[in-house]
Amino acid sequence: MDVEHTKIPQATAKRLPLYYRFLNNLHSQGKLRVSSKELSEAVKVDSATIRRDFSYFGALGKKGYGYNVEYLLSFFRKTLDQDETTKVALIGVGNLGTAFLNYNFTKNNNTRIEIAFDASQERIGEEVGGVPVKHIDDLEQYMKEIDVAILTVPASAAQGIADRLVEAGISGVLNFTPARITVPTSVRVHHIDLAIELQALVYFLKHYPLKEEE
Ligand SMILES: NC(=O)c1ccc[n+]([C@@H]2O[C@H](COP(=O)([O-])OP(=O)(O)OC[C@H]3O[C@@H](n4cnc5c(N)ncnc54)[C@H](O)[C@@H]3O)[C@@H](O)[C@H]2O)c1
Repeated sequence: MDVEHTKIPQATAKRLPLYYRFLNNLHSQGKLRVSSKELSEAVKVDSATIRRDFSYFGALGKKGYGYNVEYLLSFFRKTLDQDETTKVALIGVGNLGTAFLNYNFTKNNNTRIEIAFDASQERIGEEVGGVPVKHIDDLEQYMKEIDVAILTVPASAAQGIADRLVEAGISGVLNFTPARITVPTSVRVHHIDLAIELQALVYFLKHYPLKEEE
């Protein structure tokens, strides 16, 4: 299948990193194949969805055999551009930012936080999780090769920083602040609000209780 020209639905594309990580683990354990049921239990996506997703990847599971792990991995690598690293900047090295820097997405080796910024003198010049922390005033100086920014600043600072990031040519922003930022349509913003996610979970628990397995 011609990977470059494969159009994958957005919902499927969002699950790709999840599949990729699990299959990578299987691969490193020497497993050659996996069933949709096994995958389903591991990644918590129902197996019908998995089969539909995988059909977009040109992977047709065989009955009693499952999917070829090697094939799927090579597809995912190409699709997720695993060979090409996306350079990420993190703005705001506080509670949340520090946790992210220490984690630094090592399990997802196509993205790397290269540089971090903060406004507080105490943080400048430090390395957190191996990532240098620079002063926010010097942002533009370091943005040449950065494609994506993670925003973990107080909400009040979010829009001003977003404007500067846009000006510096950013492609995407992962916004953890509760502020809804405005950017040109050419810039993609993903907004992650843990409070809303938590509320949604509680709502679903209340209104759509899960049934126990027979
Ligand atoms: N901590 C959480 O669990 C959590 C969860 C969800 C969302 N958030 C949101 O994430 C953001 C960060 O939360 P936190 O708990 O890490 O806050 P924090 O106060 O610990 O960290 C904020 C950091 O941003 C820096 N900063 C302030 N103004 C700046 C500016 N103009 N430029 C650069 N850096 C600046 C501060 O010096 C500080 O280090 C907030 O908007 C918060 O609402 C936090």
